[in-house]
Amino acid sequence: MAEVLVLVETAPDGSGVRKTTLEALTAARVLGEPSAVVLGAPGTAAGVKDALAEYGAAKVLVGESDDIDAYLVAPKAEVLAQLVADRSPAAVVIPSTPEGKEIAGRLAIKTGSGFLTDVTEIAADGTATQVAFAGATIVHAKVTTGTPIYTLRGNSVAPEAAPAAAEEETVTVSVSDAAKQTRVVDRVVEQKSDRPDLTEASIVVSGGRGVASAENFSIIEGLADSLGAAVGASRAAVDSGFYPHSFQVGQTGKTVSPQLYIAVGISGAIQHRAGMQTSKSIVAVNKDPEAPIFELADFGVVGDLNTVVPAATEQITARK
Ligand SMILES: Cc1cc2nc3c(=O)[nH]c(=O)nc-3n(C[C@H](O)[C@H](O)[C@H](O)COP(=O)(O)OP(=O)(O)OC[C@H]3O[C@@H](n4cnc5c(N)ncnc54)[C@H](O)[C@@H]3O)c2cc1C
Repeated sequence: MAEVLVLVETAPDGSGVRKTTLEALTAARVLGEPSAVVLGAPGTAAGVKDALAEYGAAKVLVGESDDIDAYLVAPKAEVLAQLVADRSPAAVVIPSTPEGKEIAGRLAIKTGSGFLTDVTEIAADGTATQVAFAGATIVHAKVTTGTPIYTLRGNSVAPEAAPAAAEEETVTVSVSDAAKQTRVVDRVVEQKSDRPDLTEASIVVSGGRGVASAENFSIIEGLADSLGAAVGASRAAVDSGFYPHSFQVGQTGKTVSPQLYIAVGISGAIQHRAGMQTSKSIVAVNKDPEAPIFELADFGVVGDLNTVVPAATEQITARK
């Protein structure tokens, strides 16, 4: 069976493989047998093998070196290019994170290959689906040159377990001077809150401009905590300084696809929808019955969020 290289993304706090990798392994399986590629500082692969085995990695190719960790993406692209040259895989699948996209672009140049970014689905014949113009256009495209390289958009493929051997192979890492152009001088891992990661949570409660202030976001956090949910925000809320940018959902923020998305005081602009419209169930709370978010919502509450949300939080907490 053809080999498909899948670049593994691990959590910066050392908590293991990120969900984006499990999604990439799942998507890659239609093209062949996935080989998970773990690149990082010595010790990166420790503790990730079980998850990779559970989600279908026939092999785990481990390339560990201080040189990979000390520089930004160029060494990873270089090692991957070497693997492509040595192993002639059927394809390379990389999570569509900012780092993943940069690695994929560099890899495409190094290997003279075509590259499709932000794909949401890969078919067995290699055709990829891409969502363009904030969801208004669906594009199907295929790589015609070299080894197809795909970056897979987060939350577009549900990770499915498919136990495999995860046979470990060591990859020789030799990083050229050309790949040592941008050295990391410091890394600060942000303190994780007790709430689930926004892109991985099964419930997300997001607040918009209607929340009206940073202090009032405690209403959104209260509802989120009663449900064990992550907190998100619209761009208007972020631009107004109500909540940090890292929580923005939408075209220029994060893409989420939870089981339940609760949009509070959010009008439902197309750029916001682009980041949440694939949520399984959508609930909207808005005082304006004409708000466009209601066209998308499965359940809508027309009312003042300052009354509706605390009442809902109280009810949920009382039933626990
Ligand atoms: C290139 C580009 C990229 C963008 N990217 C993003 C993106 O990634 N994410 C994003 O979200 N937006 C993005 N935007 C901005 C987007 O167009 C909207 O401006 C933004 O989503 C609006 O945010 P909002 O719904 O919170 O605010 P508004 O549109 O102002 O809506 C606020 C809503 O709150 C309701 N409301 C007010 N008070 C209450 C109350 N007390 N109780 C209940 N409801 C109340 C109002 O009825 C209204 O519907 C982008 C725009 C551009 C041009």
